Amino acid sequence: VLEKGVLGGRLHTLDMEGATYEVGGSVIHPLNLHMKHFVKELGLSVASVQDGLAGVYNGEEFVFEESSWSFINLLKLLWHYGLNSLRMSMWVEDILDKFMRIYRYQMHDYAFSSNERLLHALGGDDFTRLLNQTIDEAMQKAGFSQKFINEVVCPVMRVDYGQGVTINAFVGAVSLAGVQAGLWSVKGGNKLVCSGLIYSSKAEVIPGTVVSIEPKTRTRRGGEPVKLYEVTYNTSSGLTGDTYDMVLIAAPLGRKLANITFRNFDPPIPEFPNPYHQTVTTLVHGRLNTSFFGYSDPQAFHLGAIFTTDNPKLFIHSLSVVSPAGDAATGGKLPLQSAVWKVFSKEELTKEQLNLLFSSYDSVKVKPWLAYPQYSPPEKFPPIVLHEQLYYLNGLERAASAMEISAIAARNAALLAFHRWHGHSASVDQEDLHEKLKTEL
Ligand SMILES: Cc1cc2nc3c(=O)[nH]c(=O)nc-3n(C[C@H](O)[C@H](O)[C@H](O)COP(=O)(O)OP(=O)(O)OC[C@H]3O[C@@H](n4cnc5c(N)ncnc54)[C@H](O)[C@@H]3O)c2cc1C
Ligand SMILES: CC(C)=CCC/C(C)=C/CC/C(C)=C/CSC[C@H](N)C(=O)O
Repeated sequence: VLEKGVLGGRLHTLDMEGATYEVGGSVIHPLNLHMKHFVKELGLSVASVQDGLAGVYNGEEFVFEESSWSFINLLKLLWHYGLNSLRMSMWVEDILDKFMRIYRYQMHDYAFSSNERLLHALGGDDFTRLLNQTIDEAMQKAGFSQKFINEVVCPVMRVDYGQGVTINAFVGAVSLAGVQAGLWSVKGGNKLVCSGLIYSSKAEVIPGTVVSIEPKTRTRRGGEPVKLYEVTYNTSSGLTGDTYDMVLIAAPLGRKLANITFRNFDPPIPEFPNPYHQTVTTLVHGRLNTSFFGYSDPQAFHLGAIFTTDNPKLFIHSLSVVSPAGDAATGGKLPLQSAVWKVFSKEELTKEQLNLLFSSYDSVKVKPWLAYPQYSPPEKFPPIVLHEQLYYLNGLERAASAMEISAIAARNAALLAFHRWHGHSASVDQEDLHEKLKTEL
């Protein structure tokens, strides 16, 4: 495993006031079965994520504020949005049900040679349609009101993916799943899953930045030719390289991303347009300036999570009280006392902007990310098989970026590489797997 930075990549923590906080991938869905399996196998502990009371701010006022009474919330939702909220849960559930088919396919060792085939095997033409239209279009067609889409759906897209309702409807549904009940995280930091898996697999970790990959043919002692890949990488002691039978690229490709050059491939490996969206995570230990949000009396302010609608005047996507990685959440209980807030924004916050948001603060930590794809349906997927034994995992992120998606893509690539190496064509790209496995079990 060649790693240019810190093991974990976009799973990363920063310390503040003696505690550790997630600043990259933070929440995991209760039905993310690979992630669940990893923490169990590695003996890691988990904690449930409980956010504080949430409100939706439109730049002038809160258009929705959660109450601590669930019955009142239900009435509020019905009053503001009729049955939209209930229908949305069913809409997301239907997509999740189809998504869950992947676990059965992978349990039976089936693999797919393209991202399109994998997604089609899960949700058929319904998933293809979701990937070809915006969440706005899909939900309008499904009969959701524009007010609900603007005031509930859009704020969730903004907190999760820093983008509005123009993102594809599949990642939109994943994003809505990302605010469902039962979310959890790994005690000590989600990145422990990555280091744990690497060490338990006994892989050798080489600190180095891969700069190029080139196919080579060498001759064995017996005289027969063998095809290999020469991987050149930069280390602290300079440029070096190794040859491998098989290479899996597990980082987003692109000049501003992994920036790997493919040398002397015939035909050449094309460049895929793969823009990634910048999101800046800022941790602030301080007191919120509630009057910025229209509350002149701080005592009257009870929210621990502020979501925002799509208003160009707003310079933040969201703001929420966070608990140390994996601790039982205090989110929302102490929003006005000195708390650690996590702010998501497109650009790094200026001093003036921090002074608008906080009446006082004593520490600030900033982590800018090229976080996830800039979604723009219809989504075009890069190939998984770049060359005979050269595989690329992160193309599946164009459907949706999440820890579980990377785990699914990784397992698929491992199965695919194994089957192609051994010529097991019956285990690759099987049609109607859902129906076949129904009768098999
Ligand atoms: C702010 C933020 C919040 C998020 N929140 C959530 C969330 O709550 N829940 C969720 O499920 N997902 C979330 N995600 C998404 C999730 O973090 C990612 O989808 C997932 O971690 C991607 O994992 P990966 O291993 O595919 O890629 P990465 O984590 O990007 O790993 C790629 C690795 O490759 C290394 N690398 C890159 N180029 C080279 C090179 N040339 N040579 C050597 N090494 C290289 C990198 O250093 C990195 O370690 C969030 C992401 C961000 C940024
Ligand atoms: C893949 C499936 C079926 C579900 C994953 C759902 C999920 C956990 C989505 C979250 C994706 C995401 C990019 C969240 C970013 S923000 C997370 C959190 N609210 C925070 O404030 O850090």
